[in-house]
Order: sequence, then C-alpha cells, then structure tokens
Amino acid sequence: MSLSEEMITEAQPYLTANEKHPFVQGIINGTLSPQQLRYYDEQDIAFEYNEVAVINALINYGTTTDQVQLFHKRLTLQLNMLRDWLKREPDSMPHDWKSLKWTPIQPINQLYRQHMAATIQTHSVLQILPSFAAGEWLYIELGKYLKHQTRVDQEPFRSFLTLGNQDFLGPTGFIQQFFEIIDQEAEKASIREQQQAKATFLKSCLLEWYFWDASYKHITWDNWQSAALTGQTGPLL
Ligand SMILES: Cc1ncc(C[n+]2csc(CCO)c2C)c(N)n1
Repeated sequence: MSLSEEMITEAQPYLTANEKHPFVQGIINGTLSPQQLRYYDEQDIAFEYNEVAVINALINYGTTTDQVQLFHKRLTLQLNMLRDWLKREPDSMPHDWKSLKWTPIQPINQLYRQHMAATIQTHSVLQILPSFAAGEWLYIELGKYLKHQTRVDQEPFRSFLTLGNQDFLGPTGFIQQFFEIIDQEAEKASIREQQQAKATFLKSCLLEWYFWDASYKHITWDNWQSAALTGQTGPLL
C-alpha cells in the first residue's frame, strides 16, 4: 500500500465521525442557527487565508517544476475563491475584507492553523502537503456523502459542501495529484518521515471534526475565559 493509500485508509474513522457531527447533520437538515453559520463563515475565511501561506510554502519547497506549477495553480484558485467569497454578502452577514481581517481567531481555528503552519519549517513537501491536503480530501468526501442524503433545498444549506469547482475532482484533479506527489516524495523519505507525514494528515482530519464542533458550540476565547474565571468546567470543551 502506498503512503497516500495508508493515509486514506486510516482516515476512514475520522471521515465517519465528521459525517456524523451535528454541524454536518445540521447542514443536511437545515437546522443550524444564523449564529452557528456566521461563526463558521468568519472562522473559515480566516482559515483559508492561512492556507495561502501554506500553499506559498509548497511553491517554495516544491521539488520539481511540475509540482511548483501545480501548487501555483492551486494558489490562484484559492485567491479567486477568497475574492468571490468576500463579494458574497448574505443579509445575515454583512462583511468586508478589513473587518474580516480583524476577526479574532478562535481557539480551535488557532490550533488547526498552527498545526498546519508548523509544517512549513520542515521545508519538506512531504510534511507540509498532508497538513493541507487532508482538509481538502475531507471536504470532497463529505461532499460525496451529502450527495447521497436527502438534504434541505434552501440556501445557505443547499450550496454548503457542494464543491462547485471541477478542478478538485477526478483523476487529474488537485486532490489526486496531491496524493501522487505525497507518494513520489515518500519514496525518497525514511520510514520515520513517512510516519510523521501520515500522523500530520490524520491530525488535520481530527481538527476538522473540532472545527465543526467549535462552530456548533460557538467556542470562543471569551466564553473560554468566562468559563475559566467563573470556575465552570462542564459543557464547553
Ligand atoms: C475547516 C476547513 N478545512 C479545510 C478547508 C479547505 N477547503 C476545503 S474544500 C476547499 C476548496 C473548495 O471550497 C478548501 C479550500 C476549509 N475551507 N475549511
């Protein structure tokens, strides 16, 4: 089994857990509150800006011209998606670039961003790429799962996790090529490096679950602070 096949196989329990999460079920059933949706939207835009830094690192440390061109294409797509996202202004969520730039990064988002950013210092595509590819893989798999569910037909639920862009999918799509690059790099790496790369992939899958959970429960530094300072130890995390 190649390293990427091992990653995907071992990530199956995480995928199932993500599918079952009440936030994902809430997308299917249209039962999420405007506050839950807004929290997710704000945190996720900030998360995707952080991904720009990770993709930039992949461009820097790519080991072939083909890799660098692929990562460059992915960066362009990321920036286009962010531009379009900022242009969309649902009534429930007026926003602009400047205010989103000042959105506080809440605890789980910070943990996930730092988990990804920490791989940059390895200067190694094999270590950096899995931290980023895992989230993309998981969203694609969740999109496939949602396709087979009877889901509410109203926005914003209808488009949630519906991957509009075909560039991600199929044998020449980004995710397939990312896995091929992981396998290509794994051949040059030690067993320990391969295990580390796999652990990074699985940790991203785990943090995806916590990203839904934080959105569902509205986990913030403020409510963490008041829970700590009032001595509550129960329901938040
Ligand atoms: C928590 C979280 N994890 C991963 C992604 C990344 N992501 C998933 S699908 C996709 C491309 C199409 O939107 C991107 C960039 C995200 N946005 N939020």
